[in-house]
Amino acid sequence: MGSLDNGSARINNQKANGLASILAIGTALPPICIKQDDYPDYYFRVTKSDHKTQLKEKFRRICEKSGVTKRYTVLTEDMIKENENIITYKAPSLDARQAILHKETPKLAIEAALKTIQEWGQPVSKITHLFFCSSSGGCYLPSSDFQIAKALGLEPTVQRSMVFPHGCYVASSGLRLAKDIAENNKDARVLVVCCELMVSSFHAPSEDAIGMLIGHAIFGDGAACAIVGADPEPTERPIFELVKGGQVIVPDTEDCLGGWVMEMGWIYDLNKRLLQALADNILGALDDTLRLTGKRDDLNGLFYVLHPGGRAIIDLLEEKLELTKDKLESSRRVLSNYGNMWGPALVFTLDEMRRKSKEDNATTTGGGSELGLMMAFGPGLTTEIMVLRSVPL
Ligand SMILES: CC(=O)CC(=O)SCCNC(=O)CCNC(=O)[C@H](O)C(C)(C)COP(=O)(O)OP(=O)(O)OC[C@H]1O[C@@H](n2cnc3c(N)ncnc32)[C@H](O)[C@@H]1OP(=O)(O)O
Repeated sequence: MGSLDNGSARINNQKANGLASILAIGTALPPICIKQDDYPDYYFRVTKSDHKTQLKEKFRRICEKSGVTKRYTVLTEDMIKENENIITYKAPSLDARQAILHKETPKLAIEAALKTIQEWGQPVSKITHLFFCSSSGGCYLPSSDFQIAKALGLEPTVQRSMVFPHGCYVASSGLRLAKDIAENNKDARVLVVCCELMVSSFHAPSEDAIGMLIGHAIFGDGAACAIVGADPEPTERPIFELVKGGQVIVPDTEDCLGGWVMEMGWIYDLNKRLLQALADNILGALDDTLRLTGKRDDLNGLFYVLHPGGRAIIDLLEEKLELTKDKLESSRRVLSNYGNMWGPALVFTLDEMRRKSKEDNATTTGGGSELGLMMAFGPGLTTEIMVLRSVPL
């Protein structure tokens, strides 16, 4: 049996002097890539649903308007053949799905975490906390966080927590909690790991579940991580400072978006009312945060990291906030290249924002703006909003 050092000795209970920042980002994708143009044929073929011609045409129409051009998946046709209940609508298939998730979730998450640690460039022993943020990949004990900590060689005293299962805003919750930990514990370094695999909710198309048909048109697999800490060492390179984060629940909107784990796997409903609820409430939800930025009358003076929930959601935010076309480009690119990966999609968008800023020779990681808003939406309806400060490039 290995010996334990005293973890509390490594964590200084003094508060940090400054605000927390994201110090590194890393992403990972599964090997199978499917182009959106091919997806209706692929999806109806592998689910043995080609006879549902009208539904397939509807699915094709949705795919064409989705803003997605490709997405990645761990689910192979062999996995489906070995577990036919996965594609038999309403058949019990939770065991088969869980077996795949148990193996594939840590694998992809570890790949993203290793890239993040490599970019950070510090010894893994400096990681004091690990947050695993997921809706699909944590339903076993010990959970994915344990497997990730073990594979990365984190200290046995690393403080592990699960942020589970918040749907699409889970990464934002994880980053907000990491900020609180980092600012309240000098020298804390929090590894935030997000991973979602849609094998949890991959079903044959059904006329009774059009909300899930929408999900199949836009959702994809991915993993993304960030390291969060305050008072950076000279060898650490902050990417975005996390200025202030919070959550707002939009009252009486819980029927717009929901999910349940059943014997048939995860099912969910994406109701059309979601868009109207966001349209009616987004400005109110943002009001306090915008006041804090001092940019209430100059919304194009901010940069935006918006969870790419769907093409219509990005369009809606652009219209409601009266943003110029370039402002939500990072979200559109992530949606286009990978689909909506739930939690990881937000971290991919942070990564895309800094990548594009460098490519454009912008003066900051926020495309030239100093302050920005990170926004994610999910069941509740819950809105997670964080003010970010970019760093000079
Ligand atoms: C998981 C989480 O926690 C958080 C999340 O991010 S959840 C995901 C949130 N995203 C969404 O809900 C998707 C948002 N919607 C969109 O992006 C777009 O509406 C879309 C790409 C789905 C379709 O594009 P559009 O411009 O609205 O096209 P539109 O022609 O109106 O709709 C296409 C078809 O889909 C149907 N449709 C669209 N949204 C629907 C919905 N939510 N429920 C049922 N049907 C829907 C329309 O009725 C239409 O059907 P017909 O072609 O048979 O008439």
